[in-house]
Parts: sequence; C-alpha cells; structure tokens
Amino acid sequence: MLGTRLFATALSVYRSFSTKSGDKVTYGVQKIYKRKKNARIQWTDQQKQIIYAIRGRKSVFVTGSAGTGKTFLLEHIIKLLRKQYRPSQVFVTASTGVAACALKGQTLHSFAGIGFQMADRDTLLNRVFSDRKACSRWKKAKALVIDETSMLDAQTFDNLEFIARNIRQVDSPWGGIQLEVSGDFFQLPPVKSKGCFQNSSKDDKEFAFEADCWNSSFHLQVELEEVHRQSDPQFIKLLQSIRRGKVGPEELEYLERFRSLTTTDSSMVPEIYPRNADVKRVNEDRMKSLNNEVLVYSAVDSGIEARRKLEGIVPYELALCLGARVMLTKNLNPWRKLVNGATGTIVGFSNIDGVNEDMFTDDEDGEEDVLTDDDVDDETIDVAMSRDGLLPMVEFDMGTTMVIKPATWVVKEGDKVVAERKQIPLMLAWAVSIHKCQGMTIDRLKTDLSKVFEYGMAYVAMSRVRSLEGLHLSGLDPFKIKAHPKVERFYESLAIEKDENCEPDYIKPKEDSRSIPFDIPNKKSFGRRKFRFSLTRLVSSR
Ligand SMILES: Nc1ncnc2c1ncn2[C@@H]1O[C@H](COP(=O)(O)OP(=O)(O)OP(=O)(O)O)[C@@H](O)[C@H]1O
Repeated sequence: MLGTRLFATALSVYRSFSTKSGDKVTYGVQKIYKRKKNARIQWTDQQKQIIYAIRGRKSVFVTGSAGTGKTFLLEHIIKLLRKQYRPSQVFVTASTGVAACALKGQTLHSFAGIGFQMADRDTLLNRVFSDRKACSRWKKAKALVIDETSMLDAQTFDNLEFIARNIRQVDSPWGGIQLEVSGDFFQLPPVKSKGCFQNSSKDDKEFAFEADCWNSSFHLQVELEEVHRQSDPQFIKLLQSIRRGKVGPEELEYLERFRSLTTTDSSMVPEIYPRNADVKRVNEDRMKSLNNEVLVYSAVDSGIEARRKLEGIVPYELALCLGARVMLTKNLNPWRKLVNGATGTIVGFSNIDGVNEDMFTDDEDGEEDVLTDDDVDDETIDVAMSRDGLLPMVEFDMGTTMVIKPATWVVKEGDKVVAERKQIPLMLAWAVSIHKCQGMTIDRLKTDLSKVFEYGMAYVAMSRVRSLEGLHLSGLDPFKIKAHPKVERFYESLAIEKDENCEPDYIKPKEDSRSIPFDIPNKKSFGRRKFRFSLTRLVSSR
C-alpha cells in the first residue's frame, strides 16, 4: 500500500515535471504549496468556538440552516479528534448510509451493533454484549461523531446512550464518550414519520432532540448563523422563511418576480423529485431519447456483503452515454468546485492512457492542476470496469472538463472495512430525488414542489442552490411548505437560551488553545452548565 502511494506520488510529481515545458517545469511543486496556503479557512466566530470546545473535549451539538457549513466543519473536527485521541478511538457515523459514506464513516446502527429489529433497550444491550466486536468498539471509543441527526429518532438516541453507559460501566452521559452531533431538524425527519404532515400525539417521541438524554448529552448546542452556500441576503431570507414553514404573500411575490427573470435553458437543469419512481422514469426517458451508444460500468466489489451493504448508496451498474447529464457523487476537487452535487454533461469517453494528461486541465486563470496526496489512492484505475477501459469525460457547468476516474466507497464496521465498491462517481442527473440531494450543493435545479409529502422537503430542495438564478421552481403551494411544530418549538427554545445569555462572558478562542483549553477564572469550578454560559450564545435548556 505504502509502495503504491509512494509510486503514485513519484509518478504525479514526475508528470508535473515531464509533461510541461519552459518556465512551468517546477510548477507542480509550487502549485501544491500554493494550494496548501490558500486552503486556510476563515472560520466564523461560531465555528471557532465549536472547534475550541472540541479541543476542550466537550460534547457539542451543531445545527443551523442548510449551507451554514455543518458538514464542512465536521470534516475538520474529525481530523482534530483523530489527533486529540488515536484515530482508532474516534468513530465517525451518520444516520444514513449516504451521509456516512460522504464522511468515510459508517452508519450509526452498524457502529452500535444493535441491528435493525426493534427491541427494548435491555434486549438491545444484550445484543451488543453478545457481539464481541461491537462491544469492543463501544469500550474503545473516546469520541463519537453522528451526522444527519435530523433523521435519527428519539428512542434510538436514548437506547444508544443507555448502551454506552452500561457497556463502558461509567455513570456519566454516554459513558464519558465525547460527542460531536450535527444536523438540521428543519430538514428531512426520521423515516418513521414518513408521509406525514400530521401532528403526532404529544407523547409520541419522534426527533432525537426529544430523547430523555438529549440535553445531558451536550455541553453546548450551537445554531450556526452564517450561511455560506448562498450570498444574496434576500434569497437567504426567503430560504429562512421556507425553513420555518412561513411563506407569506411577500415571499411568494418575490419568487414570482424572480421567476419571470429566469432565462436559463431548463432542459439542462436537474429535476428534483420527492419520489424515486419519478426520478427513474425521467432519467431513463431522457437517456433513450438521446439514442447514443450506452456504456455500462460494472462496479468492482470486495467484501462478500458489498452488494447488500452498498445498495442504495452507489449503483452496481452505471449506464452512461454521450450527452448524458450527470452529477458528481464525491468531492473531487473543492478548490475547483468539483464537489458532490456538481453537474455537467458527458462530452466523450477517454481511453485510460489519456487520463493523466487530461487530469492536468487548465484552470480558468491558465494555471494547471496537479495531483496531490489526496488523489494518490485514485491512481490505481481498474481497467476492467468498462469495456475498452474508457472513462467518461465530463464538461462541468462551471467550465472545467475532466476525465472521471473510479472512486472507492467503503463500509466499515469499527476499524475494519467490510465492503468496498469502486465505481465511477457519477449519477444521471436529469432527475434526482430530494432524499439523495440532502447535503449537496447544486448549481441549478428544477423542482415541482406541489408533490412534496414530507416536512422539510421543500426546504431541502430549494436550499441546494447557491442563488435564485439557479432555481427553476413550480407548484409552490404555501400550504405544503410546513415545519414540524415540535421542531419549531425546539429551535425557539434554543433562541430563548440565546437571548437569555445574549451578553455572554465571551471567550475568544486562542490560536493555540490545546494546552490551556479555556482561559476562564476559577476553571476548576466550571461544570457543564457554567462552561456553556461562558462560551457560546446558543446553549441547551438543561
Ligand atoms: N467558514 C467558511 N468559510 C467559507 N465557506 C464555508 C465556511 N464554512 C462552510 N463553507 C462552505 O459552505 C458550503 C456549504 O457547507 P456545508 O455543505 O458544510 O453546509 P451544511 O450546513 O452541511 O449544509 P446542508 O445542511 O445543506 O448539508 C460549502 O461549499 C463549504 O465549503
């Protein structure tokens, strides 16, 4: 493995020296340096506070509207936690397989070893006790990351806390595991409440924040306020209204006015549907209508359960043809906006030998791209994936053209990879489901909101785009844009806490805060509650 990495690194450096001429000879090395320098992120104060708290080994719940950088921050926090503890002591999970794969983690269920059959908490505990590996994961864990909590139910959250305490034999929340939980409850709710739009009875716990242990699980709960995905303040305001299910005549009029100005060719724009059947139908019809030769990429699997475990995350067979509209399903190059959700058109199929040259596509400013360490694993291209070893060349809507190499999806149980699939990180994108696009940034989309059947669906669909120019909207029915009343109350309680503590003894994070986590007088006397009050503007109602 190390040998392959070294070889690939050497190869990529060699290419950047050998394939270019004149004053660009040393360019590859310079570019790597420049990238690293440019890659410094300007964290917002709230994001810094969370990072600071994580370094102080506090458990944190991070929420916020779509595009406030929850996932972006989470990726950074995972790196921090892995340095803070040992990588094998940090478990990265998500409530859904798609979200787990995006973080190179595993589903929460698979980490926990509780299986999918409903049972009371004692039965679940026995299940985990009888699973040696699951038991060892719980005992070993120092930090547990859970993403997309909006889709996790209260009972599971409580059960897992009970299991953690009992297996670890430590009588503190989650048996002393540091938690980093992330999600926006105004987005898609737990699957249990599917097809809803009805209020459940008062005692019927649904969302994770209703779990008995929710408040005692966190030292700090923060609602990120600064939206990064969109920059137009009016659009951000509109999305906030939709998030909270409060679309009035003013918002409708604004949208209507904007719609008449939208001139983009909508045949190129992905259609976002609430139901998978519509997605499948539209994609198949559009592909047929092109009448071009279809290339089918069969995934390369390892692990006997790869098919079952990766079902619904990445397809075993991917059919593509010239002219097909596609969307990236992995983050390839964030600097060039080649991220999960970037759309484009297949403009050709390139022989594998041509790939590396094509990877050096010019940037808009005439600079070249180089392979960095992160790309090295992808160097091993499985030629057997498609007939003739042809790889799709995609012209992305933002201008870059790239040959897309296979990427790898892994399913882990603990530290062990139990299933692995190599496939081209693309999906047909004439149509996409709302569930599939949660978490994505999409440049332009078309959606008919008259078909939404779930809380948060309209908001998830509309908040994917960066600007209103990218949104082709129809069927906006104000009565179908609803926020769950329980969710509204939860966020109201966060806001009340924020107001009560609006002039917190604001502690600015220090550059190197790891050795002295909090510069607070009387540090020893600070329990969870005091810490909360002094650190952040938004805290739990414990
Ligand atoms: N501090 C920051 N400065 C600049 N850009 C940022 C910052 N934080 C996040 N971003 C950018 O904001 C965009 C949205 O981030 P991200 O996808 O993490 O949001 P999110 O809150 O997880 O959204 P969603 O709820 O829709 O999944 C990304 O393109 C990310 O690079």
